[in-house]
Amino acid sequence: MEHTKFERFALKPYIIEAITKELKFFEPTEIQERLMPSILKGESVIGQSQTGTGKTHAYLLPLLNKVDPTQREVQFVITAPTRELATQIYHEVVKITAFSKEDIVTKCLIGGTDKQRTIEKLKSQPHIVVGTPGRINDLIKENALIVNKTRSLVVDEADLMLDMGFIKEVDMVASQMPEELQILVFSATIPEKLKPFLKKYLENPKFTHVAPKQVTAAKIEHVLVPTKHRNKKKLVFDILKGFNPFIAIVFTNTKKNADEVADALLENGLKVGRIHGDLSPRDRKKMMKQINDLEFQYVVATDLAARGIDIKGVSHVINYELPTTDLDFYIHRVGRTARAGSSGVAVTIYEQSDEDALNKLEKLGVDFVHRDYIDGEWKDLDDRKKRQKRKKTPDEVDALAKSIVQKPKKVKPGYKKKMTREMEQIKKRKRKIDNRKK
Ligand SMILES: Nc1ncnc2c1ncn2[C@@H]1O[C@H](COP(=O)(O)OP(=O)(O)OP(=O)(O)O)[C@@H](O)[C@H]1O
Repeated sequence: MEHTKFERFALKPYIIEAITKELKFFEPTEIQERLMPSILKGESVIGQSQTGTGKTHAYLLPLLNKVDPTQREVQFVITAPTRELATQIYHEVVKITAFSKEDIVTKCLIGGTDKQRTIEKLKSQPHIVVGTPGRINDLIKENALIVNKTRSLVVDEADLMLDMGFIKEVDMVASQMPEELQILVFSATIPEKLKPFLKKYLENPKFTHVAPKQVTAAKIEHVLVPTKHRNKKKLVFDILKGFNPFIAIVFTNTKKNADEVADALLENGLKVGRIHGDLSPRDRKKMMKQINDLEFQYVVATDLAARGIDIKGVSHVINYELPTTDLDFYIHRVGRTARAGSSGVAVTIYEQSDEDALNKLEKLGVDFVHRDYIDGEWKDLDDRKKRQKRKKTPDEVDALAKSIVQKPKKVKPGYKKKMTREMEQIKKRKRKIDNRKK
């Protein structure tokens, strides 16, 4: 590609070269369009847009454009809530700075790595730091990392930073930086509880807030499959075989379920990757590399991998269960597919007890289709609410009444009349309830 629409931002030649030759971005996404000019001007911004819409490069490209390679001091600090996401962002930075003729040094500072060795390597300060807040804060406290000249601080996946209690660490990192710090806050979801933090750092009138048109990425098909008391691991296996996906991620709520689902799929002959917090740092790093190298068609993960992780080619996401702690995780999980304008399918296996959560997601704008996967075929179902509301036919009421009226163990004279009377009462009560619902 000989040119790109990014040229209009008057970025440094090496960045334009990286965009055309390495990133191959032809035109900016909406959030990049809207935020890059503000960031280039040094304004603090809040960037909110659906998953997979290019938030990372919305801040990376303008910040890299402002690096002064002649000043060997920490000019920009980018923080992310997970090691995997910080490492992913670090690689994106290095992909671009590799095109710079002048040496631009970037360091990835995350937990689970040898801190002493890191301190050794920080004898000369990098231009850019990408990392997790805890480790960055530790290194500042030990005077290994000097941030008193830092010009911009990025808080990526800001709401998760809050949930994981990292905002305090981010606060401490920011407090060591110059007063006129540029703060860049990003996430696909910006919940109310984040507002105090934003107010504290972004009270200046010049911040830009690009709210999403809809809450999840545009081209995701949200499919709901009722469990119907089936074995969920078998159901997931059947659905995965049916899809034959490019890459499918199966999300579970706990590490235990992740291991159980991954083991069940392995036993059925699928080559499965898994990523969750019980893996050692080394194994997590190795697993992410294998996943990015497309070594697995199937990955089982907990919400650790839901945030920001950008794996090329995720065609399907399966929610083995709906996230219980925070429904925003549904948005981030399904956002691992349908990235950068591509399409994707998100299947959620749900229980009766998930009705409220599903209603909340629909209120947020998620548009579900109801299907079942039976004997290797997808079957359209009525909307679950219609199915619930559908009046029971007379013989269904009969069956329901019979199931409730227990036949007496010892048959006593006149039991039949008594049973009939009780069933009539149940039918009358059922009819009254149905009429009230109309
Ligand atoms: N202008 C662009 N043109 C084409 N592809 C792009 C552009 N900007 C980013 N991308 C690609 O889109 C994908 C998603 O980008 P990115 O991970 O930054 O999304 P995001 O908004 O941060 O998502 P999430 O909310 O999940 O963190 C990446 O593979 C990235 O390389």
